[in-house]
Amino acid sequence: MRYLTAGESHGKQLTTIIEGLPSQMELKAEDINESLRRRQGGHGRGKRMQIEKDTVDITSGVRHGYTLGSPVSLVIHNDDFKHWTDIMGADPLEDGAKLRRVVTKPRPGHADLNGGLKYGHRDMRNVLERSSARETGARVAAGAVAKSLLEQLGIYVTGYVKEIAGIRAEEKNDLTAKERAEISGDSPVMVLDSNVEQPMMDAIDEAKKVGDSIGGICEVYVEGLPAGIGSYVHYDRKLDSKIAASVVSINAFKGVEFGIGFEAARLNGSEVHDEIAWNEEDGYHRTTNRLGGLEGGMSTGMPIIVRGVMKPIPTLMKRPLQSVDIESKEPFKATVERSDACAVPAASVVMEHVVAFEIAKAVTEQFSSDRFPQLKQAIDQYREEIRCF
Ligand SMILES: Cc1cc2nc3c(=O)[nH]c(=O)nc-3n(C[C@H](O)[C@H](O)[C@H](O)COP(=O)(O)O)c2cc1C
Ligand SMILES: C=C(O[C@@H]1CC(C(=O)O)=C[C@@H](OP(=O)(O)O)[C@H]1O)C(=O)O
Repeated sequence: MRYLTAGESHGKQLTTIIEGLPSQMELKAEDINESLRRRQGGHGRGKRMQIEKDTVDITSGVRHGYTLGSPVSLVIHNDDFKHWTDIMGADPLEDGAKLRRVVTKPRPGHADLNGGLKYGHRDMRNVLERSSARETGARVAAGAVAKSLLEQLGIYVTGYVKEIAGIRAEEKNDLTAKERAEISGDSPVMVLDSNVEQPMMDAIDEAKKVGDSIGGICEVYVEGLPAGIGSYVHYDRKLDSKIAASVVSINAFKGVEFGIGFEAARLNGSEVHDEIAWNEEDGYHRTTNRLGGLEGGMSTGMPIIVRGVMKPIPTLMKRPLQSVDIESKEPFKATVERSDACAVPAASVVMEHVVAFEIAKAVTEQFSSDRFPQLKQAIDQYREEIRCF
């Protein structure tokens, strides 16, 4: 399974093509729309999210609610396009017409300058339109399809906010993915202690007031994945490396850790590893899950726990960062149009979906997956095999 996305932030639409989905799998636009709605939300989002009402149009690969095994294409229209039609137009400009809103002041923290240098764009709108995190809408659509596939196989993926600007959600490790999903609900902040959500929102409001931005940490929890998914035999088949790549591919994500993560550097081996136990009902299992459900590039059967860190948004409304105009070479403050003050809650939804896609990809690679009923049978059989191993 793989997917491609296309589309500019203020262009006509975002497009996702997913290839390699099994046939005969139930797929409903409502499931994708629910994910898209969640991604648009969260405290701290800017004015753009009031314009967009993301919903998906399934334009191929599905008939009467079931996949065909052919590529599935998904379209999300940009409602903001109507305000940008002449700026984003595909046709050549009329003689003498001037392009408006040309970007010659690259914004630090964005792809603007590096992308301009690489592709030779002196109007860096050509870079920012594609490098914008608007594209994560298309990725969430792909991830929602993956989540639907996984849920039909008894595998659940949930994302939530762990920390914003140093304010941490309370740890609670005995919750199931379903309980986590219920708690995170509409607001993806995992509020186990209501004393946490308000300070997080206050911190976001304060950042907004002073025109600054704040970042945070998102966590994704995967439950129901049997042991042995992924592989140790080659670097590019290791499940942890694929998950890590998907997380740091999210705009503004700067790091990733599994289980106790970087804390492992400060502990002894006896405090880090997960000992193996066995009983008749569950087969092999671990008495702890410090390594976040991954060993040797494969799942251990324990929940996968992965965290990603998001830097504060680089566009600062009242404190624009220093830059240089590429035409005059004069110092200038970075171009500011509008911006989110904090997108960590939205990013937790993105992270949930990109991780879900990697898990679905690994599962469909490992088992016969041309037809969904065959895949389900194969994974159920494997679950039984490893229980009795
Ligand atoms: C959901 C989401 C929303 C974002 N919104 C904004 C925004 O409004 N303004 C902004 O400057 N950056 C925003 N970003 C961050 C930029 O997209 C990101 O910093 C940029 O693409 C550069 O990528 P890099 O930080 O990974 O190098 C957002 C990121 C995500 C994931
Ligand atoms: C459009 C989305 O996020 C955008 C991501 C983004 C950026 O620079 O990454 C900048 C902002 O775009 P605009 O300049 O149009 O307001 C955000 O709104 C979205 O998440 O759907």
